[in-house]
Parts: sequence; structure tokens; C-alpha cells
Amino acid sequence: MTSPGHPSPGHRAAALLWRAAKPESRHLWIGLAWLAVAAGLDALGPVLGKAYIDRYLLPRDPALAHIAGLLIGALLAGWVASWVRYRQLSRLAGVAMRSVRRIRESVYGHVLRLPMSFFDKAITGQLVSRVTNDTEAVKQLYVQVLFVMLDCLIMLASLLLTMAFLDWRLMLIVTMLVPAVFGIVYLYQKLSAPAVARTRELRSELNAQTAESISGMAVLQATGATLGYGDRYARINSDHYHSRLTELRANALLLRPALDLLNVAMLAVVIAVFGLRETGGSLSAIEVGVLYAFVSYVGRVTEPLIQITMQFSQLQQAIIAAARVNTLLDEAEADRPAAAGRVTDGAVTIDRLDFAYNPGSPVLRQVSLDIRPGEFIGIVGPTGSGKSSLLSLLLRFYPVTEGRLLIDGQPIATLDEAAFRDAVGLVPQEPFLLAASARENIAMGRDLSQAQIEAAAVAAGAHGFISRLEQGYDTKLGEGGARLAVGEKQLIAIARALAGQPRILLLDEATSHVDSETEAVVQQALAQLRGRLTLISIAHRLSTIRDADRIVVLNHGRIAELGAHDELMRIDSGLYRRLVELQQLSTEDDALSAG
Ligand SMILES: Nc1ncnc2c1ncn2[C@@H]1O[C@H](COP(=O)(O)OP(=O)(O)OP(=O)(O)O)[C@@H](O)[C@H]1O
Repeated sequence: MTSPGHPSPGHRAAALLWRAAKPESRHLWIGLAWLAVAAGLDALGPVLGKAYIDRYLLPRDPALAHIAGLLIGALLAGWVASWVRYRQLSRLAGVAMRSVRRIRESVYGHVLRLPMSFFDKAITGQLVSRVTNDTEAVKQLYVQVLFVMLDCLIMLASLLLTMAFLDWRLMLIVTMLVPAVFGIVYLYQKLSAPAVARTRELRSELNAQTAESISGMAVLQATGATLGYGDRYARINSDHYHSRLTELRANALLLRPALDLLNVAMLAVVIAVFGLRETGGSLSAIEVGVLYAFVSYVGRVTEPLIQITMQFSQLQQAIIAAARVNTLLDEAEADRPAAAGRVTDGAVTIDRLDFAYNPGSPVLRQVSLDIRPGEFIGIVGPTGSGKSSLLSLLLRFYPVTEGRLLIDGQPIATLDEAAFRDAVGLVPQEPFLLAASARENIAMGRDLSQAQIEAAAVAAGAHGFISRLEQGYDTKLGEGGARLAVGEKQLIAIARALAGQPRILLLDEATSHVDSETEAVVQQALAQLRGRLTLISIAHRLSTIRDADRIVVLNHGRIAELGAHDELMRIDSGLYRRLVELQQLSTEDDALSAG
């Protein structure tokens, strides 16, 4: 049972299909109406055959002109039916393809608008599979529902109507086929549904593991986890094989063979009933024609029924996929109320700010801080003290739990999205580079002129090395910027952040991975920016924020110390001083071991 709050996969899939096809409902109805016409024309064939037997064959009436008329009529009906069906199925194919295109675009667009909290829990492989594989399965669903199912149902209805017209009692006997076929399908579903669901689940697990191990290959190889991963993959793969085998066995047993047998049985029943009814006397001419028509209809009735049932195995998978796509689409998007606030100077006010990812486990507590426009603020603290979380709040990745976070006096939630993203730049810890040119990596899809891109690169200290690349700004940087040194990647990331002409620049340990020489280059680039925009920089390597106007020392989510480097160093047994001393010790150790 599914509660009203949790619609079944079937309902969710149907809702998705209908939503995507709705803009073309006119095409849909016209197509279905014409398919009904084609089915009617198809059903005409045996009626004409019956007329031929009854009127000309049995009475041995050689009325050639009439016979030719019937023959041409039958041929014409068949030909027109095929033509109409072809045209309408093409029309419906268009509806299906355009609907799937719409679904795929809306799924990807939706994923782009999901809040960052969603990605904390999302598994990349599964999400990728949802956007690509599952939408492909939805296409299959359209093809099955629109072409096979609806076409066959229309054909079935028209055949039954024609049979009722010829002999309603025989039609009732043939109708018994329908529950028998559905009985077989029900049995088939019962046997195979768990296997179908399990197969899909296992396949998505295989995908997820492949994606995970490829992205973490260095760690896998370094820790010798490859063997274990290989074994685990083989286990899942073997489960997948067995589950698919169960599915295929049910398929092989119940679908085609059982239904073919049913067809033969039904023919026997129709002929037997016919024979019994006529035991009193010889068959009249009229009944021979009807018998011919019925024998021909029984074959035609079972075909659409078989077609419908054959689709069921794929239909189940497609319904599950469509339901999953719909569930993803139901996932709440990031809350972006229409807001018109603009960032002007880059002043930040943090007022008794509390934040928790999960209720009851606060990560930031009662943080208060006023940052002036153009100020350079360093943020330091032991691991897990909440530095990145504070940055995430400044980036509006998560809503504030309690307290206030203002930019230029306006609550951060009331700022216009596009203006906010332009005004607040981020240089992340891991520079995320696209497999694209240097220019594209700086522009990131924004409409920027070459002059703006170059100005940003100059300001970031990246112009020099980009110009030396063989094709300058058009040089492809390889996957993840593979052809650049780590420091160069970081400079591109800074150029990218500056290209939006931000008022506030957030740096998340921007120099933690670079050597001292590159750090000096990055530091120089940042020094140039000093005073021109508000700089908020998280640092593990404390030398990078030594010159900051003020340094915030976070500890367990609270501001433990606040002040310039010299002030903080004067605090006896202060946390900052301890962190600096520890780092000096480790640098001396490094120097000693290097010497
Ligand atoms: N997305 C998340 N969901 C739930 N908890 C999180 C999430 N991100 C961080 N945390 C938790 O919040 C706390 C603060 O983490 P945060 O990353 O802000 O610390 P940090 O000072 O930046 O640490 P580091 O220097 O190691 O990066 C930690 O206890 C961490 O486990």
C-alpha cells in the first residue's frame, strides 16, 4: 500500500510522462484518433473476406467484377491503414523525443539549482546515472506506452467491436483471452518484479563503484585497496548476473511460450464451440464466413496482447527509472526568493551567528564580526573548527540557522542571485578546472570580453604563463587542467574569481598545495588586490595571512581570538601563538631534514 503522501512508482512515472508531453497534447490526441481510424481499417479485412466467402465462394457465384471490388477494397484498406499508422507513429515518435529532451533538460537544470546540502549526501555515480541512463529509460517508456501499448489497445478495441458486430457470443468467448493473458502477465510480474528492481539496484551500485574508484584511484592504489575493490565489484557483478538470470527465466517461461499456447487453445475453443453449435445440421453459408473471420481475428487479437505483455519487462524498469527521475525533480531547489539587493562596498556584518548542518549539532556558535570594505581578514583554527562552514555561509550555500549575516547592511538572503555571484568571488582549495581553454576557464560561461579576461589574468598574476602557452588563451588545459602546474591552476582560479569584478573575495586555503615559490607569486597577486576589495582568507599556512588586517581564530565554532598578528602573538599561551609556534617547529624540522 502506498500512502497518499508517497505516490507509487507508477503514479510518479505517469505524472512525469504527462507533464513532459502536455505541451503537445494536441499532437497526442490527433495521433491517437488517427490510430483508431487505422485500427478500424485493419479490422475491415476479415469482414471483406467473410463477404467474399458468403456471397461468392460458397454460392459459387463467379461475379468477377464484385470479387475484384472486394479484393481491391481489402488491399486499399490494408494499405491506407499501414500508411496512416506509419504517419501517426512518426508523429508520436516526435512527441516522445521532444518530451524526453524536455525531461533531460529539466533534470539537468534542476540539479544545477539544488542546494549544496543536497550534494553533501548525493553519490556522484548515481546522480550521473539519473540524468543520463534514467532519462534514456524514460524515452523507452514513451516508446512503449505510446507506440506499442496505445496502438495495441486501440487495435484490440476495434477488433472486439467488429467481432461483436459479427457474432457477439463468439466474441465473448474470444474475450476470455484477455483475462487469461493478464493472468499470465500478473504471474510474470510477481515472479520477476523483485528481480527487476534488484538488477537495477545492482547495476547502479556497479556504476557508482566504478565512478568512485576511478576518481579515487591514487588512494586505492596507494593503500592497496584495489584487490578488495576488485573482489567487491566481482561480488556485485555476480549478484547482478543471478538476478538478471531470474528475470530472464520468468521471461522465457511465461511470456512468449505461454501466450502462444493460449492462442492455439483459443483457436481450438472457437472451432469446437462453432462445431458443437452446428451439430444439428450442416454449416450454413453465413456461418462459414463468420468462422473464417473469427479464426483470422483470434490470431490478430493475441498479437497485440502478446505485444503488450512483452513490453512489461522493460516497462517495469522504465517505470522505476521514471519514478526516480520524478523523485529527483521533486527534490526542493535552493531557496532563491526574488530579491533585488545589491552588493555595493563589500562590508560584512556577522551578528551572533549560529549554524548547524544537522539540528542539534552546532558547527558555529555566536560568531560576531564586523568586516570593513577593503579589509583583509585571515581565518585560522584547528581542523573542524568551522572555517569552511563560515565560508559556505558567506557563499549562501546554506541558510543561516540563527543570528544575522549581512552584506552592506542587507541580509544575505535578500541579495539578487546574479549580482551576488558577481560580487562574491571564491578561490577554492582545489582549483576546479574544466577540460577547456584558459579563456573558457576564466570566463566560466560568463559574457566577458577578451580585455576583461586579460585584465583578470593580469591582476591574478596568470597573464605571463598563459601568454607563454602555445596558443595563449586558446590553449586547451586538459582534463582538470592537467597540463598546468598546481600553482598555475590556482592562479587561473584566482583570475576566474576576479573576472566577475567581485567586491568580496573568499579564499579557501588557496595556497595550501603550492610550493613556497608559487606561494610567493600568489601572495604577490593578492597583495596587489589589497584594499581594492574585501579579502577573507582561510589559511592553514599561517604565513599567508600574517599581514592580514585582522585574524579570526576559530575554535570549536566560536571566535577564540581576534586581532592583528602582533596582537595575537602577545597573548600568553594563546591559541594563535601556539599554532604559529607549532608551524615554525615543523618548518624547522623540514629545513633540517632537507639539509
Ligand atoms: N556538509 C557537512 N555536513 C555535515 N557536517 C559537516 C559538513 N561539513 C562540515 N561538517 C562538520 O562541521 C564541522 C566544521 O567543519 P569545517 O569544514 O567547517 O571545519 P574547518 O575548520 O574548515 O576544518 P578543516 O580545516 O579541516 O577544513 C566539522 O565537525 C565537520 O565534520
